[in-house]
Amino acid sequence: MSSESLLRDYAQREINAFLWISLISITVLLLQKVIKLFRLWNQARKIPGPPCSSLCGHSRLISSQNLTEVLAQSHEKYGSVVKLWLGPTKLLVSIKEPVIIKEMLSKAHDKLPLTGRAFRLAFGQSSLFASSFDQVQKRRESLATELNGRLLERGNVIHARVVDCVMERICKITDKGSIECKMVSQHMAFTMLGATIFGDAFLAWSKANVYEELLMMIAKDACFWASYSVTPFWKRGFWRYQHLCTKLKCLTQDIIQQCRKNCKLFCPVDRNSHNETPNKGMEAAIGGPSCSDILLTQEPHGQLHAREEPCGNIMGVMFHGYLTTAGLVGNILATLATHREIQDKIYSEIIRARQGLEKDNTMPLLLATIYESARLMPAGPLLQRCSLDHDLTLKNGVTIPAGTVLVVPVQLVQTDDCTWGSDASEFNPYRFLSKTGKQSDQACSVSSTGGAEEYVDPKHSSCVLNDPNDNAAFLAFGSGSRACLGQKFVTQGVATLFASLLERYEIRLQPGPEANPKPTMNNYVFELPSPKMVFVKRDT
Ligand code: HEM
Repeated sequence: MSSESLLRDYAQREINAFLWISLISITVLLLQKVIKLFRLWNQARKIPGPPCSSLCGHSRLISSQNLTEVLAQSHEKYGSVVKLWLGPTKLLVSIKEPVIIKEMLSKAHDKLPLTGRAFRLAFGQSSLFASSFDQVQKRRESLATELNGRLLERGNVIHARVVDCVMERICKITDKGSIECKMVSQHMAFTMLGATIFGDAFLAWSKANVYEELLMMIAKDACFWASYSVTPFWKRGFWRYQHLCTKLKCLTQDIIQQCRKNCKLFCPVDRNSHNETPNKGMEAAIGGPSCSDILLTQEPHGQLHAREEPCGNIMGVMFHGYLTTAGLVGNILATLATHREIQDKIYSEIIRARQGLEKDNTMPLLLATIYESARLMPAGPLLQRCSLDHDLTLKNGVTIPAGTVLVVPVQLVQTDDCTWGSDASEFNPYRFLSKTGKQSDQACSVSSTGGAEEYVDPKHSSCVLNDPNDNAAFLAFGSGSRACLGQKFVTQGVATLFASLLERYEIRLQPGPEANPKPTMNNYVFELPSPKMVFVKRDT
């Protein structure tokens, strides 16, 4: 046999071996997928839910009706844990029982890939808002320390200059008559967040308006472009969207530079003495160090992760914080304007606090109003998680198979009569208050089910705020390992801003057809349609 035919024979054997190996690997892979699918079907059989007659599952039902409506009907019929099929391989499980929700949210650490993709596409690779918990854990810890530690320790979370800046703008606008509620709420949220992240440099930054507009424009399209499983490079609209994101990134770099310049100007570091601690007096004067550096660097080494976009975290926090805070502030403004009696009581509470008559200067009714607004109109209709790698066995015996999309219909849970009482869908901030003193075990207004029983005027009886998170059905800021990091900071900050606003102005709705607004969804955030408001200057 010639060496040529020997070689040919050898090559043929090699090719055959390669083909056999490929065939076996593909068959094993397919078999694994089929077994996984059968396991999913088998486990899903044990979870109650509406019958499914087509291969598309319940997707048609969901697209023709609002998902929250479909879930409300399914929970009513099938109990607190229900399944829906989004396709032959995609299972969605919704949970409505607060105790099981808490358990699920603390056990399932990952979020849906769509959330991570939306943030990545807009702001680049980042270590916050990614779907995998492992990717965000470290950064969550450092941001939590900054937001809930140093910022809250400073007492007044929002520096007086931020309040003045917001008030100045409101004064200017109100001089012209009525103003759209949305405009005030967006401005309040944006200024508060910007000054917290970038420090006082933000208040004098000339490009702040453009930054705010860009955030709004990106918010409109973020989920649409993230819904493509393959990035749609061929679409012109996508490049326009990317252009907006690049502009936002340039502006973020600009404000970071301004922020650092400001810091050098006011907090000179004494290099000669190798003393790296900034001048404490000056630091306090400019509102302390900003948290942009915490978001820019990876602690403890002060290094960015190799693939991390330097401004990604900052843009992500500005984006999420701005949209959610603006929604909350808008809802509080509209609620106070329609509940004038509550507004009057909060006003007397503020005056008492200013005179030092309120214990610890806390304003429980104001804080309770913030929580009640967040309860009635949460930032989004669903909390979502997924357990990609392993099954999740809950205490009630239900096993949720790996790969399932887990959702919590927040609005249903937060307005459920069984947990919140018969007035669950009404505005009643007293449900978050309890009496102090001798009757400390007696709630101001909350019955054992959480509903209102007895109204107590904070003018005559001092109330304390209950921790809303003690109630497993309060999920406005999520819960568990991926819960919102901004909860404490945002409630304290919004309270400070509202205390200054209500001290100087009375908030009224401009009389007209919008006098009784109903909530709608906007940019995936629940909010009341923006009514026109009038800020009436108080005599004092
Ligand atoms: C009214 C204002 C806000 C509301 C209603 C809100 C609500 C939420 C909700 C519902 C989640 C998801 C929680 C879960 O899935 O369990 C979340 C996540 C988060 N929030 Fe907020 N948020 C607000 C403001 C802020 C602010 C001001 C910051 C930071 C300065 C912030 C930082 C975060 C972060 C970092 C996460 C993501 C956690 C993760 O994915 O690991 N939030 N927020």
